[in-house]
Amino acid sequence: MDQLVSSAAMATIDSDAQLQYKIPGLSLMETAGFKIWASLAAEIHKEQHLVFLCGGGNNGGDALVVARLAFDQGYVNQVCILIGNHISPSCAVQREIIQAYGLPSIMLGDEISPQVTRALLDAGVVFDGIAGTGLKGPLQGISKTLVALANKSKALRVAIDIPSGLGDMISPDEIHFLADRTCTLGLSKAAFYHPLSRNDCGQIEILNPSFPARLLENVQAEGKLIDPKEVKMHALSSAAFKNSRGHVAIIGGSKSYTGAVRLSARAAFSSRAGLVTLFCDQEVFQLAATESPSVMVKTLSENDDFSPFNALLVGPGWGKGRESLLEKLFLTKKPMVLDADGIKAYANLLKDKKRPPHGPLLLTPHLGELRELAFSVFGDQALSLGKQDTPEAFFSMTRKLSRELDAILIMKSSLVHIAGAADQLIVMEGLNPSLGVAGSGDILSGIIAALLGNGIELAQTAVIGSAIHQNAGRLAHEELGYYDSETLLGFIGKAVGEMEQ
Ligand SMILES: NC(=O)C1=CN([C@@H]2O[C@H](COP(=O)(O)OP(=O)(O)OC[C@H]3O[C@@H](n4cnc5c(N)ncnc54)[C@H](O)[C@@H]3O)[C@@H](O)[C@H]2O)[C@H](O)CC1
Repeated sequence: MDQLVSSAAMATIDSDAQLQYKIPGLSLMETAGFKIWASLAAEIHKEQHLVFLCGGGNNGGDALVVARLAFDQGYVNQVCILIGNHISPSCAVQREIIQAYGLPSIMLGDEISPQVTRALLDAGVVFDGIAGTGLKGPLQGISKTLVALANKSKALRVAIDIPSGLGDMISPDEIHFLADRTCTLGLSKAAFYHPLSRNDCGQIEILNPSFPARLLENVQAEGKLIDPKEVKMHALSSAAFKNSRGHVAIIGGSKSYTGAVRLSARAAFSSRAGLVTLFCDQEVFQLAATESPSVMVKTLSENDDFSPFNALLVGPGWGKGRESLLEKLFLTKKPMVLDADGIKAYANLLKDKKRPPHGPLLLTPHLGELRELAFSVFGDQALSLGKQDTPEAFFSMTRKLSRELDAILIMKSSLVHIAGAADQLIVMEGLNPSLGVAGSGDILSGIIAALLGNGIELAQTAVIGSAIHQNAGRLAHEELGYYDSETLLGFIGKAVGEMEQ
């Protein structure tokens, strides 16, 4: 598990390492540069043209150390592009060193020269040391122009510490360096994990330039990154049988959406549910009853009794106009997973200022549903959630929403963000676009419902359920490349089996 921290928290560690622990800034910078180069050198050929974009702060100083180490190892085909009016003391030292070495460098003023344009477009590798934790607001001036040009280059793009232009208080909509690799220093940064940022950081590697372990351990983190492969769950007792493995009621399925509930039901069985009963509209009954022999299928009515069930999954393929029924379902106080049209119905209740009391509640919105939900609670300020908002706003508003609704949120994008399961936001990165397929969300909600039905605690359910989904997607991708959701179902049991301990 990696801690995700703000730039401000990382900058504090940097200064505490120097002030409290007496480690010279230049020594941290040298080690940072050394580790960055050591992690990359084997992948870069000596013939490749290296371009180093070096700001005037310590991030630029790091880049200059990398340039020098590369030069010493025979990577002489390189140029350092120097920008910035305010040069930090350590960066000034590094500039003197590269001058003494005779490394090729170009000092830029306010405008790009043709030489720099050519260097960037011809580059094999571009190192971005324009700005790191010290960036204040969206990129301006020559930094912005350089980044725009670098982004057009076909080179391998390596960001030092942070792709320049990304930051806690900066929307990922603003221009930033598009990195293939990010060598981040000390701890990973929360700003990488806005839904629209992560893809632009490429492969992230965490390198410690000898920051004291105590400082790193005691940091106030914004979030934590959990690797789905490391998530474990208890194996079932060998005496378990269908009546002890939880009975899940799925409430959903309408004339226009007949498939979602069937996917959820099958996913629930593969995630160890013992019994599944589906409550659907009349129009779906025949199809579901014929095609899902393991599922008990009933026509949904106002008078259904949900007391025998261990967990309810409400919403897949449900259609519109379900608000009053949802209120009744909340009154059962049963552990509930709310998905898709169930979330929309809940948002409508909230817009009408209704806050129905509920039992343990877990919601699985995609970003559009999340915005609708947040809008119904916070109004216009939620309209940019997960889009033009900043990482800081995304992290704080989703946590606030989870608290307001007294519910755990599992937010689905190319990442999974979980709010309410821990003090910090939990992030899981599958980095697996094959999971972004129609029906994948219905499968996730079925998995989660099965775990709730098994009596697994709410917060753990969120983490384990998301990990099962990610791991099943990984296994399916390894074997098949791309697939449909029916095929994905076949990998859930295997993922569960691998996670059992
Ligand atoms: N102790 C060390 O030596 C270590 C530092 N590390 C690296 O240092 C940076 C943080 O350095 P800092 O000097 O505080 O700031 P930056 O270099 O990130 O950025 C300042 C740089 O950017 C310019 N700037 C600020 N805002 C803008 C803007 N909106 N548009 C354009 N330019 C802007 C400002 O003028 C400065 O030139 C950290 O990220 C590490 O990479 C290592 O941790 C090793 C130890």
